Amino acid sequence: MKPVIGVTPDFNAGDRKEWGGREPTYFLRARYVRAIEELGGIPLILPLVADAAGRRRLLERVDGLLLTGSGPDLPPRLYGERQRYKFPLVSERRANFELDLVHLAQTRDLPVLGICGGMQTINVACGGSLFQDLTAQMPHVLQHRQTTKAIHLAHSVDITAGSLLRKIVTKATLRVNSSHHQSVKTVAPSLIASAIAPDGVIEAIESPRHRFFLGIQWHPEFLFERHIAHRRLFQALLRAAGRTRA
Ligand SMILES: N[C@@H](CCC(=O)NCCCC(=O)O)C(=O)O
Repeated sequence: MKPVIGVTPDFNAGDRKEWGGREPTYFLRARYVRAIEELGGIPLILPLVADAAGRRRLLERVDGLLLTGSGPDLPPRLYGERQRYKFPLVSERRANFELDLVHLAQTRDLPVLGICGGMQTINVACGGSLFQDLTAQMPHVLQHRQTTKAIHLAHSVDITAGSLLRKIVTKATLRVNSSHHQSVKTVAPSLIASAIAPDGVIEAIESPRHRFFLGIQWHPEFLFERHIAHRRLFQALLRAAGRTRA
């Protein structure tokens, strides 16, 4: 039976110019959904319910979780810092929902894949922190907001030997795309860094204590159709999700 993957959408609470403007609006790039569907899963876009019991019931109906990206950033207060640079914040509703879902998924050992902002959410939910602005805070950092289309590769990452990520992509280095201005600063105590860019930016994190709990800073939903290593990321999530009810 095909595994059901909960997919978190982005949300405009009615305070953004784009994505519905003053009309509260959910939105989600279709590539996330297409990757799950084309590789053998059933994507289920999750409403960002505020009720704790409702979140638990939603999670009971999925076999795995995909935390998607977001243009806006997590409020730095969530990792103990004041905001030091000007950037839009992700909606409170989405941040609260996803942080809670990470904890609920961990207690059930539900497979979780976090992409870009989703990876950052995983790290913060587990007690880690972020660089608020890479170009301001990391000297000699690479261009992590590529100017070419996201279907093109931007830089390489070195993958940690023995990590889940290495087992999935079966390579020691990987070329990835890149569309972010923040990244992991302190890795959460329960997680490990499993991919690093040549400039030292952490590009993947994972939990050695869970069967599939992985965050990646790049966007494989733009790459899976043409690059087997990135296709394997979704296939591995679906395989792990297929074992959730086994
Ligand atoms: N805001 C964070 C995370 C970046 C991110 O998730 N980018 C994706 C943008 C939305 C999309 O195209 O899916 C950062 O900038 O570091």
